[in-house]
Amino acid sequence: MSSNIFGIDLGTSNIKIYNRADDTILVEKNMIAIENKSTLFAYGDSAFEMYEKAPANIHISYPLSNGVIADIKNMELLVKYFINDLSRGNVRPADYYIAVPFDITEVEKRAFYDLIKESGVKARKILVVEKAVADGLGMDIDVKNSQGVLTVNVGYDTTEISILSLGGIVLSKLIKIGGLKFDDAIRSAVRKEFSLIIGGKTAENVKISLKELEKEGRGAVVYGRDIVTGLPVERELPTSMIDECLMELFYTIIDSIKVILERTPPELAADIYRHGIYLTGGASQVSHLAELIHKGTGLKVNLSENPVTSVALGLAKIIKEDNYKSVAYAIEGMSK
Ligand SMILES: Nc1ncnc2c1ncn2[C@@H]1O[C@H](COP(=O)(O)OP(=O)(O)OP(=O)(O)O)[C@@H](O)[C@H]1O
Repeated sequence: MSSNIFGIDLGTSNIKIYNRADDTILVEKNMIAIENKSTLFAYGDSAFEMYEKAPANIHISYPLSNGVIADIKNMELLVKYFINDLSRGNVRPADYYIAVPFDITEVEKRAFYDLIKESGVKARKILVVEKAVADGLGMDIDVKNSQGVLTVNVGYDTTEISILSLGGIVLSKLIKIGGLKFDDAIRSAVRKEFSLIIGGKTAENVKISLKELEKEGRGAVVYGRDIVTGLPVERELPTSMIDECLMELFYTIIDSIKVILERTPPELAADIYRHGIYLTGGASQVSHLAELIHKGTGLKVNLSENPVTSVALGLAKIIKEDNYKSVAYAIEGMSK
């Protein structure tokens, strides 16, 4: 069997690519910087480095939005460059396994297939895997033999809540809440309470360091621009204020989990009750979310050991173990 196989999880903020050749996962920002509307200036983590700091002639963007491809040309360019890097400049024919959300249209799903086909990466075979199924495998759940697994993936733009049974999806809902909305809520609260404008990266850092700050009993020190004076200032934000501004978003996620639970066939409820919720995705790590989900649903919450890479780890399992191959499928009419 050829070792030229890639597993791709296109996240809105991070692209994760499993490379069978060296059994590793690349994690880079899914971002592109274009200079003067035409020239590629930077991509991945280096594009993110410039975000919110670049001059006006350099446009930096995420080609994905809400889990679907919003800017096909730039997404193709990114896939091409990342695969070229992983292939050390010598792209050879390869098989591609791509993870897609369940709760999107057929046209949006097909766009993931077309993306790989058109990005000049010499795709030999393109197979699709439901993101939640890969997530389950990546969290070491025996998804093929379990009758009722509830996964919740809190990403950057979206949260995907899914019920799996016997290797397939029974129910899935993609809601437009994730790490970005958490950052935006922090920015609005800081603006309102402190008349201070902070950047998206600053808000993200506050969110990520929240657990640590609470443990140490310290506030978050941030730099921003005072709305009244227009001058740069330093402020210390109390963690209680950050917690408070995130609550509404947390409760919307919890309510959506409850709606999915209410619609779950009763025959699957026993396994879900026994095993609890499997929580993953980068933004699932935000302080207090897991405990509130536990309180709100009464279910045990299992935390992923690799929240950012759980989907890619699942793809790796499918690629490496024949037993799981059946969960990957070709999009009808487009398989080779
Ligand atoms: N320790 C942490 N605490 C809180 N949030 C975190 C932490 N680490 C990463 N994040 C957040 O996780 C998000 C990225 O997660 P992930 O890579 O799972 O998303 P994605 O797959 O790119 O997005 P999507 O699933 O919406 O397409 C970002 O919003 C980031 O700020």
